Amino acid sequence: MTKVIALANQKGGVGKTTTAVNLGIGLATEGKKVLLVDADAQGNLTDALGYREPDNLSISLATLLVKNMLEESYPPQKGILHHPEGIDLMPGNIELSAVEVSLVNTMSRETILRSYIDKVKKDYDYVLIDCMPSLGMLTINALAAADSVIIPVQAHYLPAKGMTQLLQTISRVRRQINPKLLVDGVLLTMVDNRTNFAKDISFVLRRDYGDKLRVFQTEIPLSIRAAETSAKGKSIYKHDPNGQVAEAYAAFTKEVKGIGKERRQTRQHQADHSR
Ligand SMILES: Nc1ncnc2c1ncn2[C@@H]1O[C@H](COP(=O)(O)OP(=O)(O)OP(=O)(O)O)[C@@H](O)[C@H]1O
Repeated sequence: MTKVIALANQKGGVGKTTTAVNLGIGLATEGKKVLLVDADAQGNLTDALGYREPDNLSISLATLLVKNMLEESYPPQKGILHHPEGIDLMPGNIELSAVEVSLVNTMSRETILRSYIDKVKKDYDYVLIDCMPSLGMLTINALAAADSVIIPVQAHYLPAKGMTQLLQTISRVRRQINPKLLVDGVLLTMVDNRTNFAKDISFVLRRDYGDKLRVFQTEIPLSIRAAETSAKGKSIYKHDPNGQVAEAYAAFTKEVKGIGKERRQTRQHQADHSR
């Protein structure tokens, strides 16, 4: 069964795109079929995978969302790009801004992205959606389309206020649109292990949210090698295979893969006990 995961945080620059690339390619390396969906009008994911000038692409997510709004049919593979590192990409670009505005007057405005993903997901084990740094209509669409959310948090500041807002939005989407939406967990990114500050943030996050949410064991270290990957258009596994960030994203990939198994075991356990 396909798992659809949204990478969401309304704060910009926290590592959503970098995580989408390296989790996606990490899962593909483990033999999974993966589609990355760039649902950010900045097109950073598309650019980070080496497709320069996303705004010049003739077909992008915006094209297909408009087709869904107009109920026009199209082949499911339309516009999907095949990256040399083994993942597929539905690119995104500036046209998503216009789509976000027109969604406001569209019927089923929260579920247009879901209708696109429902058309394509049967070919994949995982669909990862890289969200906008906002809680606008496209992020709501991503949460409505997803089975679960991963929240990357930059370990440079205390994320308390932003986290509360995001968790409230997730709860609202769960109540009103997508009752099965789960939070897989919070991923600490850009952790500078040389400072006590990063350790404090990790501690506070685990203390304040650890009983409600999984805070992934893996923390992604701060590294210039990671910052370089988007300019290179490749994953950290290719750019710096023996570095700490490649090791961390590989470990994080295993944690994410383990969640499905854990949930299946819990359900089995509950079923056994209710007999
Ligand atoms: N582990 C890391 N160490 C150092 N720099 C990093 C690391 N991860 C990401 N970066 C850099 O930090 C910047 C922000 O990362 P990224 O684009 O992944 O965040 P984002 O949350 O997707 O941003 P936006 O909200 O703008 O889409 C980028 O320049 C990226 O290359």
